[in-house]
Amino acid sequence: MRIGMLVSGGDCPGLNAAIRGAVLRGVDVLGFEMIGFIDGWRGVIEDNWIPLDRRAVRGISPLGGTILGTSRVSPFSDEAGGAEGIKRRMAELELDGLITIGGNGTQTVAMMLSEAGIPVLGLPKTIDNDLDGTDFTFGFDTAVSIATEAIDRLRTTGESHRRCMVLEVMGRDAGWIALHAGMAGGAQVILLPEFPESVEQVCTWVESVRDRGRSPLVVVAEGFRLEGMDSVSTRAGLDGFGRPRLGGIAEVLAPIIEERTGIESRATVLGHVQRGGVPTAFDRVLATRAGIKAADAVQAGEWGTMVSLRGNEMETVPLSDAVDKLKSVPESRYEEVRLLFG
Ligand SMILES: Nc1ncnc2c1ncn2[C@@H]1O[C@H](COP(=O)(O)OP(=O)(O)OP(=O)(O)O)[C@@H](O)[C@H]1O
Ligand SMILES: O=P(O)(O)OC[C@H]1O[C@](O)(CO)[C@@H](O)[C@@H]1O
Ligand SMILES: [Mg+2]
Repeated sequence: MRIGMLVSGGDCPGLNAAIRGAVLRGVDVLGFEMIGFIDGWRGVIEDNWIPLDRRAVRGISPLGGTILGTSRVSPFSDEAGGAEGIKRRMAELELDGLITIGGNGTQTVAMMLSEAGIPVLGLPKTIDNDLDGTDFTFGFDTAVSIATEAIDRLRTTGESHRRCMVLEVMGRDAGWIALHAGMAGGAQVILLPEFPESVEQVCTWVESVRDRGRSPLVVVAEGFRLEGMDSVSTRAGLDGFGRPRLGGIAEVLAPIIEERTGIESRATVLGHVQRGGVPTAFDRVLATRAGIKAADAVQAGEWGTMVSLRGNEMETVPLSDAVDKLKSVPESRYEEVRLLFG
């Protein structure tokens, strides 16, 4: 069996552990030949790849990023030629199948290619944890740890100056990082893309914290909108898929809070710090197991599926289960923590 592997979408901690897991199981145990495309679908288009064997993946589990690189290039661009173009490249390289490592967008593409008759297997990753069909994705635990440390640090400087500190974390459509880091760090207000709040409500919470003699800590996901805002805050430019780059909501909120409450406020945007660096032990284990499971699923011919964590078990689910809808923060999880705000 000859298998190609690629990473698509944003990088995240744990990618290298997943690549290593798939290669050790696939090449050493199951006898596959494996190659890794450089920079996602761009590597397929440009015929740019490296052989993957035990030597290529030596010692990479603790490394952040991905040895293969990644991009948001689509296989459906004119240059790539869609499913037919991918089939041609696979035939040239004598590939029996592909493992696509990525989030919701990547697995949507995997499903489209699978429906076009290409043997594809999905391996889930994303710091946002918004991919359905799996309990957790690797990268999320590391991002939450980094965001929690940021909250702990902002709290001491905020308390010293009696300020309101507003921390913006990633989360385009789902607020999992904000929710978990905010709970771990004891933030007094947590604002998620799924649940708009009014400016009056946010300021009421902030004032109640100040009235108790504490300095308010607000965590906000980049995709959050205040009630009445037409759209989310964006920065100049588009991402590799032509979507607006999100970000800036903390810088919108901090001056509004300061003006309305009289509490001096500061905004911090954590940005890509939460996507880089070494993965936590939890993410390394999850990623390694996901890689191993991907190789086993390939061996079993489970094309059109995605590796999934269910409870403590690695399973596979149809790709459609993963991409039909986004895994948003459910209302029950938000209500549970919202009662503690202020
Ligand atoms: N519906 C779609 N049709 C065609 N191409 C798509 C579609 N959705 C995603 N893609 C392609 O797949 C790429 C990866 O998707 P996306 O950028 O959303 O990353 P992801 O895999 O969801 O990871 P993350 O969002 O966690 O960074 C996109 O940049 C785009 O090129
Ligand atoms: O700067 P980039 O690579 O476009 O990625 C930003 C996006 O990536 C994500 O972290 C997902 O990986 C989103 O939360 C965020 O909007
Ligand atoms: Mg995505």
